[in-house]
Amino acid sequence: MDGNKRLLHGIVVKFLKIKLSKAATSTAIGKNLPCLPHHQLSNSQRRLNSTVKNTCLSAMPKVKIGIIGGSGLNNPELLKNGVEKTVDTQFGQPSDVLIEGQIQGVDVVLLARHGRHHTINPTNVNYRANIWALKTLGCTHVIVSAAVGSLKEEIKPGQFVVPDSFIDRTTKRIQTFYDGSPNGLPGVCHIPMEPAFCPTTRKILLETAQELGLTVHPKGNLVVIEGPRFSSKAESNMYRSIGGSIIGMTLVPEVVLAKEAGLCYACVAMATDYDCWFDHVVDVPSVLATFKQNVDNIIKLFVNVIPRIAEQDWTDILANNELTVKNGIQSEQVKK
Ligand SMILES: CSC[C@H]1O[C@H](OP(=O)(O)O)[C@H](O)[C@@H]1O
Ligand SMILES: Nc1ncnc2[nH]cnc12
Repeated sequence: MDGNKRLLHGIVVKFLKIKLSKAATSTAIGKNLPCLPHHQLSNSQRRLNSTVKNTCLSAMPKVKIGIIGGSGLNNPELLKNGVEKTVDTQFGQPSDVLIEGQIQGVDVVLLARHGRHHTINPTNVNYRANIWALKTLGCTHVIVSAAVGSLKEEIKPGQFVVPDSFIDRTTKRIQTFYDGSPNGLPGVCHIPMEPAFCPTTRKILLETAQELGLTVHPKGNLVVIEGPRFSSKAESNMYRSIGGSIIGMTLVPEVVLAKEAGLCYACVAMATDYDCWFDHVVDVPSVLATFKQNVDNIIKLFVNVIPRIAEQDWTDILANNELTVKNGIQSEQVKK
């Protein structure tokens, strides 16, 4: 970046930070009180929060975390006193009702990717409506689970991977909100896919998984196939040869749309099988059986990750997400 561009970038980031801090609704607790994350405040501090402006915490945007549960994690007992919300979006209906509640005092929204009764196949999931619904409910973050096949011997069934990139082999899915249709967002958006996932959210997931003693692979390329069929052996070997680490059917376009929506998105993938390259039979009962044996670990991971996400100041990261989207929209560039 040359000097002028850097200066302009700095001004835009500053402007977006001011915008975000104005939008922030939480955590102002009075000038002499310590800087605590919202979920660690007492009720009286939270009440004060709504009336007193505080130079330290009023700048922290309130975090709300969407959780998209994949196969085997359709209606986890994660939320106490969850309230069902039916959300309709300009992109259609999400997979199911969204369930709003709190985990350790942090606002959370749950959504079952395939519907709570697993009635929607990977092609037919309305990924746009799911992400838009979470955004509409005010989510800043989305963490998701995915059941995946392993394409590497060292990634054993039952183990976890926090993918850092993906290889898209889907063929039938709309990957953008900016689609030129009357309901779509205006303009054309070329969103960068590196980093595909929010690095800070990934880091928190990874460190928490390690502290919980889970076997977790710190990175990996998730190959996303159209499905709903599993791969042939020749395909499975090809995916191995092009650098795939794990294989699933749902990450794309979810991760792409989350990025277009300016959300901090990260995935915890559980290897449920060795796909078929390993002379291994892949079928739904075996995938679900492995998932079921290890699902408690995913729930434990999410429950521990959520307060850690909430204690961080995301102002700069959210401002940068917004800037990335802005810079990806071609009509915005023409206007400049
Ligand atoms: C039940 S086997 C195939 C199915 O499982 C995975 O779902 P998700 O990513 O939602 O956990 C995979 O992508 C397929 O949709
Ligand atoms: N082997 C596999 N291929 C695609 N999606 C999967 N989900 C779980 N196992 C899978």
